[in-house]
Amino acid sequence: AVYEQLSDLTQTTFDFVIVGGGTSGAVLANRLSAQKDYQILVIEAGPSHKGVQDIQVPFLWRSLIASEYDWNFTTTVEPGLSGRSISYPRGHVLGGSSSTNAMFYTRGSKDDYDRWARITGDSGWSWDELLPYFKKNERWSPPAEPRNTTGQFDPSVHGFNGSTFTSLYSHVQDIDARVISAAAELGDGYEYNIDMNSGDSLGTTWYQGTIGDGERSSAATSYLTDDVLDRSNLHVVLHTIATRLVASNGSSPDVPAFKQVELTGNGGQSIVSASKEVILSAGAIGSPHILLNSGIGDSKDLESVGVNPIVDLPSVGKNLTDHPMWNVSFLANTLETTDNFTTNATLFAQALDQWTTDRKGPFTNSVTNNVLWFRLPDNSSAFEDVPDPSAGPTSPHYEFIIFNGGSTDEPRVSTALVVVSPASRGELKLGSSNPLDQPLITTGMFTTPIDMTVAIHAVRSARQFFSAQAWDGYVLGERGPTAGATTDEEIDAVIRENSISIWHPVSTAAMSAKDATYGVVDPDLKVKKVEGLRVVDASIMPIIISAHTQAPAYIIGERAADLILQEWAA
Ligand SMILES: Cc1cc2nc3c(=O)[nH]c(=O)nc-3n(C[C@H](O)[C@H](O)[C@H](O)COP(=O)(O)OP(=O)(O)OC[C@H]3O[C@@H](n4cnc5c(N)ncnc54)[C@H](O)[C@@H]3O)c2cc1C
Repeated sequence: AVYEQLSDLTQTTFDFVIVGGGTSGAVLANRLSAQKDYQILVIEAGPSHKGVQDIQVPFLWRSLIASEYDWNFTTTVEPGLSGRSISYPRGHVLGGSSSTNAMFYTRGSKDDYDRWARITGDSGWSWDELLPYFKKNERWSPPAEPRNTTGQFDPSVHGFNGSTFTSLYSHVQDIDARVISAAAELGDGYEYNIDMNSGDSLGTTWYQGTIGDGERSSAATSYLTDDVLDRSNLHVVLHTIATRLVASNGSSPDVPAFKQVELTGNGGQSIVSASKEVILSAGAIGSPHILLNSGIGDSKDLESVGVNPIVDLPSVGKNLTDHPMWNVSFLANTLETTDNFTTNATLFAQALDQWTTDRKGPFTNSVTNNVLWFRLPDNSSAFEDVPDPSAGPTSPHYEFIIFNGGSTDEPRVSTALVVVSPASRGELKLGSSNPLDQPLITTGMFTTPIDMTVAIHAVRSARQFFSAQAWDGYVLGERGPTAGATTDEEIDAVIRENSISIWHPVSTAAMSAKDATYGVVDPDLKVKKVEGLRVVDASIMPIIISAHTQAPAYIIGERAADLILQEWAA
């Protein structure tokens, strides 16, 4: 059942209490409640996703940023971003960020996960062992606008019977053919890659999104369907914030248990208990925030804001890693840009009408039809003095997201550039002892020189890409902030002044090997030094993947469900 408010909840003890009905949390809620004997509570701060048009229509995802479906976080002053603070959206709705994101479906590379397996000493986190979970999560489907997709994806790497719909971009754009021609013309590094989700993502690829029949597919629409929500042993309470976990005696005096959760909702407070486990799936901001509020973290930091330290676990909130993004943009000889939907209300109404009537047209697309993934050349001098931060030869250093827009003043074609294997790290700390205050979030983006070296290289490579003959007569000259920046110093300054996050914070409750002296959770996702508590969401990634982060959030949920069910079945 779904409860709109905390006071509707009549039960206070459950087998499992899941904090956060987001991407990983919804997967867990589904899998654990499939066991009819288990009573499951899901606590979600946001409202339901149901009937919200901006969530359903793929093209409208941008309007969810800074809406009631967003936590609306802001970072602290960022040292690597010219001292700017940036907005930091996170989904605040059932389905979490999978209900508000740009729907890119990218798994990352084989090397990304094999590195996880090495760091944790658990081969269960390797690419080969996770591939079945990717397939279990996925329900590959044809694009909403029918066309021959042969040669645009590799069916052998996809799942066709899972929960979350994925598909290729739907609506063809006039720039698509030029992107493919430009890549073919340039060759080296731009090679066509039939499927970026095969474990090797490098090269020129077609967008795949968590979209089915022209509609967003989220963790809520795919794992919390009506029949799942109707299960009598599943309880989902909305509009309710988990503020703290309450410590009790564990099985030995020096290991406390954290099986009670303090909740705030509709003016009141209450405490719920898990007889088996509490599972934090509140995301890379929410989960470490709750741990810190509960006295689990760096004891000195906690004392400094007046929180009583209970478990000294200094890695909580540390290692925050994210992908910086900025644009390189060109004046374009076209009348067809996606900015027209912003400037022309009639066109917007027509496109929305087409989507509403038959789930076709430009609003079935997210933002791009082509995504390109690159490594710096093997002989690059960039790595003479510093280690290569990427996981290995199948992991890209940077990404292009090509889109036919970029300005509401003039027609443009642009690429968003993203550093996808960053070395920079940020952190999340408490600013006060009030659990309802925002945490202090610092992404740390561009605080290591190697990330800027990659970024400057990426800008030059974007200029090379758009100077290919395939763009003759279409691309009319660079515009926007990077135009005119030629020296490394000039490009560096423009990047720092204009980069934002592509909203992929991870690693704030990082997994490490069982005997490691750092890290927050062990390879079974159990919080170290305590009992009865796991973290299951994007915060457990030991190192960020070189891709967008929702696909791993889904399979972290899938694998965790198996680990938990196996443990309690024993
Ligand atoms: C604007 C945006 C665009 C993005 N675009 C893409 C993309 O195109 N492709 C991609 O792969 N990734 C994208 N991402 C990232 C991706 O969506 C996330 O990495 C992933 O969904 C995270 O899953 P999660 O389970 O860790 O957290 P979430 O899905 O964010 O779930 C956390 C849930 O916990 C709830 N919660 C938090 N704190 C509390 C609390 N104290 N009490 C109760 N509930 C709480 C939240 O409301 C939320 O529902 C994007 C993210 C954003 C914000």
